[in-house]
Amino acid sequence: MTTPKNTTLTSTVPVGVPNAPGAPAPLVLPARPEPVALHAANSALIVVDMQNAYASVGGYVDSAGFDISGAQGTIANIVRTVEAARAAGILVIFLQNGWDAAYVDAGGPGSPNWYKSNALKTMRKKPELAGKFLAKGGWDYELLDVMKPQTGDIVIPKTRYSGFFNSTLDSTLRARGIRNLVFTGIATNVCVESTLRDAFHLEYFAVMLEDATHELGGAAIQKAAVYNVETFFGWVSTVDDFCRTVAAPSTPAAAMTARETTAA
Ligand SMILES: C/C(=C/NC(N)=O)C(=O)O
Repeated sequence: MTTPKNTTLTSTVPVGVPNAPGAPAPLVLPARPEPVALHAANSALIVVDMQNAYASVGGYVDSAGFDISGAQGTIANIVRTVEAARAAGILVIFLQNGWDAAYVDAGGPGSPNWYKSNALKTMRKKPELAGKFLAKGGWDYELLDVMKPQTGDIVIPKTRYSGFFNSTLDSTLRARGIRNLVFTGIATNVCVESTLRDAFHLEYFAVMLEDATHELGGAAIQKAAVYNVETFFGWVSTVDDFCRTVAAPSTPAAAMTARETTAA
């Protein structure tokens, strides 16, 4: 088997939704493989599953044996990103993963989720943990204290890895004319990547902030997820670039570049 070369081509020419005639200049977010042109009004920040289950010691993934020691830096970076988005008027959406307390939503033995969910498997293996992980009403399910939604933010519950599956995410975005999604959260290679892939198929422009995501499985897994996003499904940027871009007033030059690019 041959190992594919990294064929990602980088460009300085922005891509994105064509700017409407007379619309103000878009913001231009530095990203790989190309910068992305966006407006605050047609963009949303998606914060994936920043719950005790995924980011706190004693939560589900920690208890199941995954290494979350690197999550603290990711949490701080997401908090900074959320504050920058709110200040810029960008909609913040928190996804929250889990099931009802009786685990009906999780699916029984007829569902692949029954076999693949490490939360369900861990609870079956250790009966003393039964009912503890990802159950609505419990600590594990709750968003982190530093991630509490504020007025104007939206929280969308979900029951599988992709935030688009059996949820109100797509209709919530479409009703607001949102076309650009900026992704943060845990885990890069599971719920972030699953949701981002679905975003691509639903015609959203998806940017992942690589330093505002954390993997389950190690550094090579993070690298692979970043490669997949950059090469196949969207764009990759950083927290610094996002915060700088959304804080900056847009310029006519940026608008012109974006218009020329998207018309080409
Ligand atoms: C493994 C896992 C990942 N969730 C996520 N938020 O990426 C799970 O939910 O079991």
